[in-house]
Amino acid sequence: MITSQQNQIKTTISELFEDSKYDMLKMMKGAAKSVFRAMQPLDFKDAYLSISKEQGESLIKLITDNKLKNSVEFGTSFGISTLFLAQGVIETGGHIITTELIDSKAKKAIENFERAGVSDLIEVRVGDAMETLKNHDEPIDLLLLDGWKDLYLPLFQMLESNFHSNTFIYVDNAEMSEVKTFLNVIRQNSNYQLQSQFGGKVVLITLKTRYK
Ligand SMILES: C[S@@+](CC[C@H](N)C(=O)[O-])C[C@H]1O[C@@H](n2cnc3c(N)ncnc32)[C@H](O)[C@@H]1O
Repeated sequence: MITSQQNQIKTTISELFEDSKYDMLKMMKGAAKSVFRAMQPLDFKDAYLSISKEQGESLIKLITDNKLKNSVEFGTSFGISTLFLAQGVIETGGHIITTELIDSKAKKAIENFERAGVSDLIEVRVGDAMETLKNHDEPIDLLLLDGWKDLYLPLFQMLESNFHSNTFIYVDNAEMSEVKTFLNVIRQNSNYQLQSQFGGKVVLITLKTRYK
């Protein structure tokens, strides 16, 4: 049963990666709009901006190796990363809350989750993550930060009370300047340790008092 579900998810992920092959062009168009003003999420409403297949596979391994269940994702886009998370939590009996600002992206992601047969594992919250995750009060085993970079720090601080000794915070785009600023703040906090992955694109934050 799980194998056929996994195959359905894998097929959907492959189709989405295939569809994302024009992302570079869409990103350039989005970036062109922001020459005279700050970049906005809507400038990239048609772009996937997804994590890589290798990152997705390492996320599945992180979830299954550490038996992570409760996952929260900031930045759904069209759902590629969420589907990798689903491949992990399907094995651990977990679930995912994911949040996306742009309605049309969230709608498409929901369709993709239906197509992959994993809607029952995923709750999609549409809107600004600072609002949609505001009253979150369940333990978080895995937090994936992959939305707009200026929100990493306030979101981390807002959700911090839900972290526990076995929580992982997966930070994508760690090489970007705003993310570096966020990571410098976390680095100064003696509760956390940071591990760089994928040549610095990703940083994994864990608590120093980890349960072994
Ligand atoms: C890098 S993409 C996410 C890619 C996705 N995680 C994947 O790998 O398939 C970032 C997404 O965050 C969304 N976003 C930006 N600001 C947001 C906010 N304040 N709340 C929720 N989502 C936001 C953007 O619209 C965009 O779709």
